[in-house]
Amino acid sequence: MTTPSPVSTAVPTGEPRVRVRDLRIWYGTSGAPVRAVDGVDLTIHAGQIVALVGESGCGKTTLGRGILGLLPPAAATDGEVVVDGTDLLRLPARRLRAMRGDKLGLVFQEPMTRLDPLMRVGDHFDELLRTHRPRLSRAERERQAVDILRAMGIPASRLRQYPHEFSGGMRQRIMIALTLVLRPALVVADEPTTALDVLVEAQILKILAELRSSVDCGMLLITHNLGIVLEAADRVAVMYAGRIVEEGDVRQVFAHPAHPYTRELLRSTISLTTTELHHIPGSPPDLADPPPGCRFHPRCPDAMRICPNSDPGDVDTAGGQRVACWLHRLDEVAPADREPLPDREISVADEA
Ligand SMILES: Nc1ncnc2c1ncn2[C@@H]1O[C@H](COP(=O)(O)OP(=O)(O)OP(=O)(O)O)[C@@H](O)[C@H]1O
Repeated sequence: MTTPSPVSTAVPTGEPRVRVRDLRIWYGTSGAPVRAVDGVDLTIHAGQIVALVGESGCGKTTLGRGILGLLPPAAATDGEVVVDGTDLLRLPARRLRAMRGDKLGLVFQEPMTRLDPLMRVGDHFDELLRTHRPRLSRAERERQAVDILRAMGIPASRLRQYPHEFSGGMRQRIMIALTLVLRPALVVADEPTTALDVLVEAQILKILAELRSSVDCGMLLITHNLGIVLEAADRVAVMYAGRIVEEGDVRQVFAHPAHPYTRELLRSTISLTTTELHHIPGSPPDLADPPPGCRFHPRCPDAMRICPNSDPGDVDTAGGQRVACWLHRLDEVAPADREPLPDREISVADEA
């Protein structure tokens, strides 16, 4: 991993491009519904990259796709997803489809599923811009394609080549360029670099981080890899069992995690200074039947008697994080409820 590029710490002003409020998404199954996203709030400003992290199965992909209205038919949604003043959840399907082509972009792991092997790279851009920007001249379409490809580190001379003539990393950069050329309000990038090797991954994320101020879109970057979060993102949202348990400036959260889950997740990341592997005992809960109160309490080394009884809700820390943990509301907890939680489903001490 390369050295993190400097991240702008300026506090964004004005209306966010994306405002998610109390978003709930559940999948209908033969049994109880799976509450994959359960009351999520999130804002993304222009030019900001917000990373969404958390263990497998905690609802990251569902949240990303739900924001774009790209869920399977078995899913139901409630809440608000406001992009540039329009609530996507209340749009008729036809208008949502039109917005998806234009204002909302999705980048996922495998670029070849979206690139036509029989079309030159330049033709992909030409077709896209002809559809969505019909007033542009041919020369202007080509100029916009060249500009964005150059920004992604691909020279104009390669516009006439076919997808198979590019490496995996370059194809992913082309896909990202195809999304950004329309200057969308929001891009959801779901594990965009997971299939690539570490150096290519770092290179792509560095480009994204550099691009964020010139491309005015907000980006939600879904990833398992906490190293790339520090490399590329401005803010990080930590998801556990369908909820965001902590959100804040990426450097602040990494330096001073406010939620025990964030702290344990960061400890379980391999780094150059790691001397032993740490894992979080137990596993994320079944989202058809999550634990009561704070959902992390059965695995939490700091759990108190209050944690299974009551959901802490969100609180703002002095460091500027938003966190859902009773440890940050201790003055509201009766002394008896601050006692360590006995009788855990998972013996944290035994497993550690
Ligand atoms: N189509 C579906 N029908 C029923 N349940 C689903 C469906 N898709 C996902 N789920 C469930 O929703 C929960 C969240 O899954 P999701 O894929 O959003 O998590 P994730 O954090 O993105 O995981 P990963 O990192 O492994 O991709 C899981 O319990 C999963 O089993």
